Amino acid sequence: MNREKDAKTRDFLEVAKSCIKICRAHGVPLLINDRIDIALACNADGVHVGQSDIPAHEVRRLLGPNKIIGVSCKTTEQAEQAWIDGADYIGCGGVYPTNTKANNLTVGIDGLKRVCLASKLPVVAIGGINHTNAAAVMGIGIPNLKGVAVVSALFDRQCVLEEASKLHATLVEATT
Ligand SMILES: Cc1ncc(COP(=O)(O)OP(=O)(O)O)c(N)n1
Ligand SMILES: Cc1nc(C(=O)O)sc1CCOP(=O)(O)O
Repeated sequence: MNREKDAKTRDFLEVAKSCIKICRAHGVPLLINDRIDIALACNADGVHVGQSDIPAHEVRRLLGPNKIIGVSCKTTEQAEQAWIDGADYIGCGGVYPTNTKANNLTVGIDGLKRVCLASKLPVVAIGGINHTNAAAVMGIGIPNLKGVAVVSALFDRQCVLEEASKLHATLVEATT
């Protein structure tokens, strides 16, 4: 996921093009947060939109059937709408409080469970997740909870690679 909240459009596009090259070389899909124009310009694999961004059904119309669309959902109603709109997955949070996103409503583990149970779509949990609590999140044991998304757990640390390995090991243990 390429998420740039303060970048100028042209700078965002350059970063996205660089990310695309790296992702393609490693067989990893790249989604762009919020910005359909950037996704189209760099031929990204998809877009993730929140509840105040362009609606997911418009994203589907603009991107066509083959791109990946994720939608942030905090409620069962939003999850139902994401399905109707043609989303491919749901991002649900904040599971825990976070400093990464200002004024973000925390839905907790119970909110995550409600959203998972309300949808057939795969769900990714987000918000305050790191290697100390990722096992508890995945441990809710609802089959369509497919993973976690993190920012500070990797990028507010000294070594991204080390933290990614730790988190990966935790997730493998929690899900096998
Ligand atoms: C997997 C996943 N879930 C939620 C988000 C957040 O997207 P959004 O609601 O658009 O919030 P901002 O990123 O714009 O603050 C995400 N990017 N990925
Ligand atoms: C980008 C974002 N969206 C959220 C939501 O609840 O939809 S929480 C969040 C921030 C995630 O960062 P961290 O892993 O550092 O908490």
